[in-house]
Amino acid sequence: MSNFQWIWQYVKTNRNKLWVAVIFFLISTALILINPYVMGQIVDQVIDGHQDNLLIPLLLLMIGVTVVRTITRYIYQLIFEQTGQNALFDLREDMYRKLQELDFDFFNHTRVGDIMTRMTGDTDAIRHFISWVSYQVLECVFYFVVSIIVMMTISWQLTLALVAVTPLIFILTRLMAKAQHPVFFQIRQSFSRLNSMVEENISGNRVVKAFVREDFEIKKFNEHNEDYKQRNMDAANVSKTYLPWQDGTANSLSVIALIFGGYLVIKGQMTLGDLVVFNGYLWMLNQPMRMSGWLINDVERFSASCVKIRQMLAAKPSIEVQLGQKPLRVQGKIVFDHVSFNFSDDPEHPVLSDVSFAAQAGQTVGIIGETGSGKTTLVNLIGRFYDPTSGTVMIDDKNAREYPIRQLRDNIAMVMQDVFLFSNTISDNISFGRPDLDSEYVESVARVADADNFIMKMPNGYDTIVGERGVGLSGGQKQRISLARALAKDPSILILDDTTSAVDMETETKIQHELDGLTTKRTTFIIANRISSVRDADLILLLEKGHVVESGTHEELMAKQGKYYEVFQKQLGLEKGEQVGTTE
Ligand SMILES: Nc1ncnc2c1ncn2[C@@H]1O[C@H](COP(=O)(O)OP(=O)(O)OP(=O)(O)O)[C@@H](O)[C@H]1O
Repeated sequence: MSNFQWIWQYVKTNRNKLWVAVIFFLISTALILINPYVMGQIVDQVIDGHQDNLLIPLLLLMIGVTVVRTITRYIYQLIFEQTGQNALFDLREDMYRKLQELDFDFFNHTRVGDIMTRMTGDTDAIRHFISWVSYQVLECVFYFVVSIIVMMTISWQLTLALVAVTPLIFILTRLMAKAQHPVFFQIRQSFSRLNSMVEENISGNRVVKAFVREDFEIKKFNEHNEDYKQRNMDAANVSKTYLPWQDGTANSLSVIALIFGGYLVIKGQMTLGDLVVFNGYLWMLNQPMRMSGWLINDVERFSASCVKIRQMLAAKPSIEVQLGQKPLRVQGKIVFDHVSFNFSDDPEHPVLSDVSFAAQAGQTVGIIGETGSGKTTLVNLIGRFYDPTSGTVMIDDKNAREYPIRQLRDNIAMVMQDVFLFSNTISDNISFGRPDLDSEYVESVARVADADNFIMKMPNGYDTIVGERGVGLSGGQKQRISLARALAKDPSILILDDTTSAVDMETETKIQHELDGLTTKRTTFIIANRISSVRDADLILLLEKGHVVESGTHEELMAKQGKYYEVFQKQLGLEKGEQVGTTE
């Protein structure tokens, strides 16, 4: 499907309006033909024929035509603008829906700046095409065809002399389009890189300042900025090569009309009035020739943007998302049966290898292991953020792959390692998964997460607005709000990924105590570095490079005196050391 056919899908819902626009367009364009003719009449009848009484009516006619034409033109321009905005509204909605549908895999490989460029600059290039370029093209084609027909009726010799020049314009336009095509793609890519750079700089502004890397960032930005400028200069250079020729050729029409037309008048093959009428129509032939170069630029910009947006809309999540499924409550029995996994972009390195374990509904599973050992990846398989490369994840004795994703995820709440809070009130953040919750419930889960105390001390309590990414809160406070948000969902499966890493031991113990009162109803996965966080779990998995090297309860693992025992001894030593350090 060509880009034009594709965009028509969004435009066609406005086709009735477009018909109205076309009618006004035809009226407006037909009116253009009148004034040059009236001018000819003034020359022939009033000036040459001395019929002075005709002057005022003819002038009034010209004014009337100009007013009606201005109004009709305004109306169809407005309709085109509305059509562009409506089409853009639907397109943006489709793109946003697609973003919600796409999975971790897509976001792992796509820069935020690139997505933002598609959502803003690219969509605007498309709006510009629908709202402006489309009727400009229509006008140009119409002017060109109509002017030739009308001119032919006045003087076919002079018309042919002018038309002889037009192939040159088409050749120049074609050459320019060919040269501009890759340049506009490069501009588009460069703009996307620039956007990504700015987005990263803003998100990471604290890191930049902490490491005093402002100068480096400015230098990096300038490189991207320079590249963007250069690409635009490349486009300008292409235009510079062709546009003067196009302009010159268009201008030559007036010279030909004057010289050859004058000759025809002298020879008596044309009246002076006819030459005036002819000149009046000349701009209609001239205009498309002058505009073609600029319109080509806009069409190329439109094409480059269409390609990027269509790529995004065509992207498929690796795991299919079915919409409109009825809610389903799972019990939370989880079995991993010889599960292995690798990321699609790194098939050589398995992140999980032959992982097997079983957790009954309501049990707590602790996962510990070195950084990068695969802990987060393992829990991500439960919510089907990825599917195993081999083996099976069973949930309530059914293959997780058989659950529609959204139905399954409705049962799962995750407290992720990298806490993200929305720039909204604390209360809205906590009830994000269940917007219907009343404030009492929100406060009760905040108490379990030991967040109530500090929230109440904030200027507006639960109505305090927190910044994007929870700016204005400490790491531990963000973790506790995020834990309250997960608990508020009342999930069958609760996943806590390093949830208490930023809180002190005392708070952690308090939270665990509160959680113990709740975990009876839900299967809980606790990923932690501190053994103290998982020692009460029904099952503890020790991961090493994607393998479960030891599993069992704390007591069983201690009795084994294996790796878990070693880690425990190390941590115990550290804690003792810390305590000595603090008492000293
Ligand atoms: N999107 C990805 N693409 C490719 N490899 C990845 C991706 N995400 C993680 N990995 C790799 O998978 C391995 C396991 O990562 P994972 O985040 O599961 O570890 P982890 O045990 O949770 O680590 P940590 O304790 O630091 O959070 C790491 O080696 C990591 O480099």
